[in-house]
Amino acid sequence: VIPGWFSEISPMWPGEAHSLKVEKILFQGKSEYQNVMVFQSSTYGKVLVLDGVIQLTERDECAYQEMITHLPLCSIPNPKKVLVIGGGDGGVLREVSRHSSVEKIDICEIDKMVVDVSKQFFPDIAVGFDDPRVTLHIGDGVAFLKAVPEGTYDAVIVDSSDPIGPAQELFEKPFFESVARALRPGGVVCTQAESIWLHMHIIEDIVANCRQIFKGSVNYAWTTVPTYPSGMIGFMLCSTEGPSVDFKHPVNPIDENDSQQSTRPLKFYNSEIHTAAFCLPSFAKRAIGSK
Ligand SMILES: NCCCN[C@H]1CC[C@H](N)CC1
Repeated sequence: VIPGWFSEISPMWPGEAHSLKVEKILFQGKSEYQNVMVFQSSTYGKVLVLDGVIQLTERDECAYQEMITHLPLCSIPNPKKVLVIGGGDGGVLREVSRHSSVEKIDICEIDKMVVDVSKQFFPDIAVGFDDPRVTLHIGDGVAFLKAVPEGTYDAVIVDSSDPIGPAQELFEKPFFESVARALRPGGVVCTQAESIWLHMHIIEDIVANCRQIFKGSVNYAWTTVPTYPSGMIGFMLCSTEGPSVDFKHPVNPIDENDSQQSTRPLKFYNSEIHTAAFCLPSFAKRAIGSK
């Protein structure tokens, strides 16, 4: 360990560790589920860390929160009811609330400390909780989905940490089955789906499960996030049987200079990068392919 630096060391990415220079540690705590830390970095703003894994930094969180939200919501004509699993920092909520067609946003986050810490240290991200359409449920997303009536949501966004710790079951088949049941015909789900450089086996398992469960489209997309391991992160975009969804061409665009977004313009997402996000390098196309 280098004094004054935070290194993201984990068995999930052996032999490598992205590091950030630390100015000051702002919070350290232990919730029911994980260790929670916030530090002021020298060049990426404030940083949220759970069990030693970087969840977001102020400088590059836009890439992840905007893409995980607008890739699904811009792919269906009129999203009304949206469920967020995880996402306790509020960033996905902030992005969902850009869509004026949305009438109801449910969020189910297992760890209340993540919500409280985000509100205290990341007000521009936790602003998402202020939207009147939002209902916060503190609990396990798996149990929450089991209780949801069939066909409730137009879209589900699974903003999870990695499959080690509290988020492990969000990567397993029963969870995907419960998401499919909670979606209306032609509804869409977007999940955090790891890195093609680091986790191709996890991705192949997720794709195989999703191809069995979701009878519409199943596509992997990705974005660059400098402070995530390998500098990128992927998303699994799936739609249920019903009105067809072409994820690669947004039918419900919101663009960077959209008048409605004047208060806080989009920093990363736009319609071109939406389409580009589904282009894969050859090694990934062979392993994942896309129907
Ligand atoms: N809303 C915070 C993003 C959480 N996403 C994950 C954090 C941990 C990473 N290794 C992968 C993405």
